[in-house]
Order: sequence, then structure tokens, then C-alpha cells
Amino acid sequence: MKTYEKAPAKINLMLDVLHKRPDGYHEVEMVMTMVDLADRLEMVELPRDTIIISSQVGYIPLDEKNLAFQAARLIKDRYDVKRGVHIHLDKKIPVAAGLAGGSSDAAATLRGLNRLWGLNIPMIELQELGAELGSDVPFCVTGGTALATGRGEVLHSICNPPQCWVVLAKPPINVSTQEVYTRLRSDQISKHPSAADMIAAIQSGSFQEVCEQLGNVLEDVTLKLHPEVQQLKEAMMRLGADGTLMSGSGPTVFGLVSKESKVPRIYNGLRGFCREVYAVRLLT
Ligand SMILES: C[C@@](CO)(OP(=O)(O)O)[C@H](O)COP(=O)(O)OP(=O)(O)OC[C@H]1O[C@@H](n2ccc(N)nc2=O)[C@H](O)[C@@H]1O
Ligand SMILES: Nc1ncnc2c1ncn2[C@@H]1O[C@H](COP(=O)(O)OP(=O)(O)O)[C@@H](O)[C@H]1O
Repeated sequence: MKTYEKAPAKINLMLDVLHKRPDGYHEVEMVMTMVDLADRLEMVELPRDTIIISSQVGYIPLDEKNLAFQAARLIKDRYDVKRGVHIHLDKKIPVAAGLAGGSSDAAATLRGLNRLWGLNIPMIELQELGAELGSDVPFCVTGGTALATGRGEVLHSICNPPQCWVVLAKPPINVSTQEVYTRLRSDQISKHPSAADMIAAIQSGSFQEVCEQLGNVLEDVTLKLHPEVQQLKEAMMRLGADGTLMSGSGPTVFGLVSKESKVPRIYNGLRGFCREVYAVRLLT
């Protein structure tokens, strides 16, 4: 028996940090949605009680450090499943990019194994399992568009933003999510983006208003550490994007574009100085 799952990338349309919590995590308010750039997972049952991870790329861990491995082990332990699985990850989402590639693979593993092994675990319980693997995993379990609060695991589904093109550019730099949160001085944030205003913009169906409400307080930290991320944002706007923002802790920058005719110029212009550029649609 085998099954397949798609694991799409997420972008943060807004991200605000309220304060640091006693458990070390930060209380956040984020509006997140999915884009049509996805890893593909193939899950094949094994006759032995073991978990094997493989991938066509050589730059991700294939052992217990892999989030798909951790998701499979968690579901096996929690539901006492004495069966094995080989999970092949066809990676398309850039790694450590602020696009939740690993989290989405973990979420897809939870969904896929739930089906493969006929466990009938309700979605809400899969999200709770996901929260044990990472703050972004619960959102990735259900996808869509949502307001995420708490450390990111408390979700309220909202309607999808108006459809548009999303140009993603990942500069060749490494950003640690933990370091970005640690460096953020939440008492010194100059301007907090508003989740309520972003939700109102989405609900109004106005693409222009969504662009106006884009905001991410983690940009302050990552842009200071890596000025090339700011340059990428400026280049995107110069080339014709309607709005730009860094996703999550970065370093990927995305540009929202309403007119298809503008996309090739932005894509080709960015490719001039950034190797990893993608032009995709919102997953609505
Ligand atoms: C910043 C965001 C925005 O969507 O995404 P990415 O940039 O990672 O894609 C998320 O908050 C990242 O979520 P995720 O990558 O799942 O984080 P986790 O594995 O739970 O935590 C990694 C580290 O980030 C910090 N962390 C994470 C979430 C949070 N609300 N507060 C934190 O302080 C903690 O130091 C933690 O040790
Ligand atoms: N399935 C996976 N895909 C990608 N990275 C993974 C995976 N499992 C574990 N990792 C590790 O998780 C880290 C963060 O990867 P990723 O989820 O792509 O980042 P981000 O949350 O910033 O988008 C990387 O350093 C990578 O080595």
C-alpha cells in the first residue's frame, strides 16, 4: 500500500510579536496562507517496523532530525502502530527559507499516515500532534488561510485573499529562526502590523488593501543582519510588484502581483542576481 501527499509552502501576510513568554517562545499574531510551491511525499508501507526517509536532494537530514521522520515516529508511538513506512521527499520548497518546508512535510506525513494506516484521527488531534513538532506545523496540517496566535498553534480559519501571483526570491544566506526571535526586542518594535486590519482587507476582497496591510516585525531583525534582503525587497518593488514582504524569519522575500503581464519582468529581473526565484499562485 502507498499514498501521496502534497506539502505546500506557507507565507506570512502579516506577523506581529506581542511579547516573550515564560516558556521561551514568543506570543505572536500572524495571518498565514499557502502558495502553490510544494514538496511531494510518497509514503510506502514496509514489511518491517521501521521508518526510512529518502529524498532527491542531499542537503536535508534523512535521519531522526528530519521533521517527516519525527512526525512518523510520533504517530507510531502515540497510536501504538507496529508498522513501517518509507517516506520519499521530493523537495521543491527551498530549505530554511521562512516558507515552513520542513513543517509542511511533517504535516503531510501526519495526514498521509493517518490515511495509510486507517487511524481516523480527527484533524484537530493531528494539529495537536503537529504542535509537538513545531509552531508552524498545526497550520500546515489544515492549510488554507488562518489567523495564528499563541506561539502559532492557535488557529482561526479565515477566507482566502484575492487570487494573485506570488514571486518568491530566496537569497543564498542562512537565517536561524531561533536567533531572529532572540534578537528581537519586542519592547522596541516601532510599528506593529495589525491582524484585524489584514483580516478586514482580505474579507473586503481588495487586493490593494491586502498589499497595504503587509507587515512583519521580524524584518527589522533579519534586514539588519542581512541588508541584501532589503535590496531584494526594493528590487521587487522597482520591477513592479504591488507589495513585498519577508516571509517568517526569512530570508525569502515575496512579492504580490495582480497583473500576470508584470510577472516575467519581475521574475527575470530578480534572476539577474538571485538564483532561487519562483513565480507561483496563491493556493486558494
Ligand atoms: C517565524 C515563523 C513564522 O511563521 O516561521 P519560519 O520563519 O520558521 O518559517 C514561525 O514562528 C516559526 O515556526 P517554527 O519554525 O515551527 O518554529 P519552532 O520550531 O516551533 O521554534 C523554533 C525556535 O523559534 C523560536 N520561536 C518560535 C515560535 C514562536 N512563536 N516563538 C519563538 O520564540 C524559539 O526560539 C524556538 O526554539
Ligand atoms: N523535511 C525537511 N525539509 C527541510 N528541512 C528539514 C526537514 N526536516 C528537517 N529539516 C531541517 O529543518 C531546518 C529548517 O528547515 P525549513 O522547515 O525548510 O525552514 P523554515 O521553517 O525556515 O522554512 C533546516 O535546517 C533543515 O535541516
